[in-house]
Amino acid sequence: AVFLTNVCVSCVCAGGLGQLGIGLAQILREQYGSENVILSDIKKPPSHVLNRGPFVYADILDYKHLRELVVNNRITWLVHYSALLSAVGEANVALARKINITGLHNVLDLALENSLRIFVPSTIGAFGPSSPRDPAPDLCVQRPRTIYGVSKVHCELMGEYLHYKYGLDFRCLRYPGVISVNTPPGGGTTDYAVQIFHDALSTGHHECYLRKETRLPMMHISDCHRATVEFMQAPQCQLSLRTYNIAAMSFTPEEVAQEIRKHLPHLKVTYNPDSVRQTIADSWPVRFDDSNARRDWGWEPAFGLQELVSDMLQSIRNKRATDGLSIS
Ligand SMILES: NC(=O)C1=CN([C@@H]2O[C@H](COP(=O)(O)OP(=O)(O)OC[C@H]3O[C@@H](n4cnc5c(N)ncnc54)[C@H](O)[C@@H]3O)[C@@H](O)[C@H]2O)C=CC1
Ligand SMILES: CC(=O)[C@H](N)C(=O)O
Repeated sequence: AVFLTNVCVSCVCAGGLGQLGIGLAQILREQYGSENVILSDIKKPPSHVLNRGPFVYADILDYKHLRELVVNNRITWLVHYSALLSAVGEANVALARKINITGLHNVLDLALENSLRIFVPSTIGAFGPSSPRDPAPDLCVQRPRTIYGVSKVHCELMGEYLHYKYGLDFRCLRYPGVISVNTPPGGGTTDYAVQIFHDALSTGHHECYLRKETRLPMMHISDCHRATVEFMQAPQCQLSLRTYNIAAMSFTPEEVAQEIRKHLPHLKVTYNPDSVRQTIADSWPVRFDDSNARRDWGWEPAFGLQELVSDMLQSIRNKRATDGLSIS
């Protein structure tokens, strides 16, 4: 799909130094030119990020500075990734409310004021124990029991409201737990599904904070990035919703461990459930129904569990070899 033909696209990715932002910026830069995609965050960027394109310090709570950034750089798209995830959010509810809700209001106001297109991700965490869990459809009861989930439902509804009232081009995907190698996850309930690969190739032992039968929707990061870009580029007329579920696979800790053992038979997994994260996981969907995304804008994942495991093990092996670390 062609997006904004003949227009200089300038995009800012806020909260861009987390697990997802760096990779998304890379893909957008390949398509639109590195100078046209600005990464922003409140953390110090590693040198490999600084070498690849513009980075600016921007606190999502500082509206005036954000406005300056948008105006001075003639920004047309805003990707809002700044957030506190589910587990860290429960550990600091006041901060999560500020970043996830006040921060969201800032970017929505900015988008309205400056006619920006805006993408904000939601999550499987936007559902709760009273939602249908297998599968969770796009439209159903949403009563999450975390501040993270509450802030994401608020985001979905605010974006949709502003779209219908003022024509804001708000787009939102509900991501499953995202699995990646290069940047560690930021404190969520699905983080074990990244750590287990690193442990498998380092110590050969993973202690899992979820029970072995806890099934959750998951996705390889490259599918997540591709879905995001394809959805951002989809023509308005194809979208029947502003917020879509996207799915790729669902697995339990035991199932991913079994798949890893096909490559590394010595992997040992012990289970020591953490009550906060287990309670959160038990309230989330076990599977996502993404039929609307498939129908409306052609979403299709490339990675299933087998492909995910092979790719993760290969990528971590390569990374450990480059870093001079031993491989178990
Ligand atoms: N990683 C995952 O599995 C999933 C992520 N998502 C969503 O995707 C988005 C990105 O997630 P991740 O990259 O995984 O999160 P992350 O926790 O790795 O990164 C979030 C970033 O926000 C930044 N941030 C925190 N406070 C800020 C502030 N005041 N101003 C500006 N930036 C600030 C942090 O420094 C961090 O780099 C989030 O909205 C998250 O809810 C949704 C579902 C799954
Ligand atoms: C699924 C998510 O939104 C995130 N990874 C979390 O576990 O909080």
